[in-house]
Amino acid sequence: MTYDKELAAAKKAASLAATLCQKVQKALLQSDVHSKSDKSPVTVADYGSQAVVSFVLEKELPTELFSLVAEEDTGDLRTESGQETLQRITKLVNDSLGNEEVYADTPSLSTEDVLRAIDHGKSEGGAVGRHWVLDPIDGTKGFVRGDQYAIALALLDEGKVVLGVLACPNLPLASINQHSSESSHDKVGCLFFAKVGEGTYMQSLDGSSPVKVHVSAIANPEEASFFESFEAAHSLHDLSSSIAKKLGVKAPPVRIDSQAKYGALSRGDGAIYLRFPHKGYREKIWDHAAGCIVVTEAGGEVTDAAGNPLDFSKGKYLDLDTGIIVTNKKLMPSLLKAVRASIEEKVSSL
Ligand SMILES: Nc1ncnc2c1ncn2[C@@H]1O[C@H](COP(=O)(O)OS(=O)(=O)O)[C@@H](OP(=O)(O)O)[C@H]1O
Ligand SMILES: [Mg+2]
Ligand SMILES: [Mg+2]
Ligand SMILES: [Mg+2]
Repeated sequence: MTYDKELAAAKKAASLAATLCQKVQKALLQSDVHSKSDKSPVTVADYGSQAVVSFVLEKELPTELFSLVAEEDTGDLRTESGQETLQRITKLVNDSLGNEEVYADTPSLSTEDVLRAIDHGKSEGGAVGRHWVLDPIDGTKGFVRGDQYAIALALLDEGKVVLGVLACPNLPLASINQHSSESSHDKVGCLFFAKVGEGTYMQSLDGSSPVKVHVSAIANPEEASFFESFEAAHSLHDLSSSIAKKLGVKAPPVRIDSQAKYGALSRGDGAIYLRFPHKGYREKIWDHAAGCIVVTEAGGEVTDAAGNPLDFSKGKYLDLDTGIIVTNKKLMPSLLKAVRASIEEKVSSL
């Protein structure tokens, strides 16, 4: 099973969605940001990106049963006050698809078509059959700030991630490690993609040829640097810093938004990603599925704080122990030890 046509469709869908998001980020107005019931922000680009990916996947893979587990839903867009937003999303989606030669003859989508495309993302996923997993904009807070964000798309087959695509429109093509110069950050826009057993590749979003990428080979933690969430509300920064100290990491943390962290790690920009949400937060599969295969196919490992691999077969949520840690195979044993020790210290100090 090679998943060739699925990967081609996923790359196309994520690239088109990235173009839509770039356009909106450039012209971002405060009125484009709405608050969902959980108080997290959502923009016309989150909805537009989800509609584009859903539409393209269905169009490109017409013979397959289409199941999509995605972050956004149409609840707010079906209300009276959501009508203007819905019109704007519909125009954005039609503009993006209309710019593509292959869809130029497709009739314009109506607001109803757009609602239907977004609502396709209602699947619950699970261990049986194939399910696409989509975060139409991961790192919406970064997107709104003008910083990093990602369009993250993965395919599950019988509960396992078999392919993943990460479009990171603001990520420099050159390394963002501590030794890189600001000027090497001029060219931005990366597309990472991985298929099970076949490695991870990166190309520019405007279509250069792909290059194979590998995680950092660093074995000495003193030389390692680590990534964590930009938003302190999303991960316990003090716990990461205690782990890094125990491990002997010298460099300060690199805080960037979204699964761009997984992309950067897959090409060795940093060696470790630590994520420890506040108590009670449940991780969603769309926040990790694409990033996870991009890193593992580049030679890295992704586990929970107990060292177990992530299980994407349980539906929308990941059922895991305490947090997510990502690094290369050489550093993982000592990282896990430092994680356990820091968690124990934290518990005994409570
Ligand atoms: N409280 C809390 N704890 C942990 N994680 C949370 C929390 N709230 C939200 N989220 C999810 O974090 C996603 C953003 O990813 P990051 O944390 O890597 O980036 S960032 O630092 O927030 O910018 C973000 O994804 P998007 O909603 O797609 O932006 C959320 O799914
Ligand atoms: Mg969100
Ligand atoms: Mg997300
Ligand atoms: Mg999102």
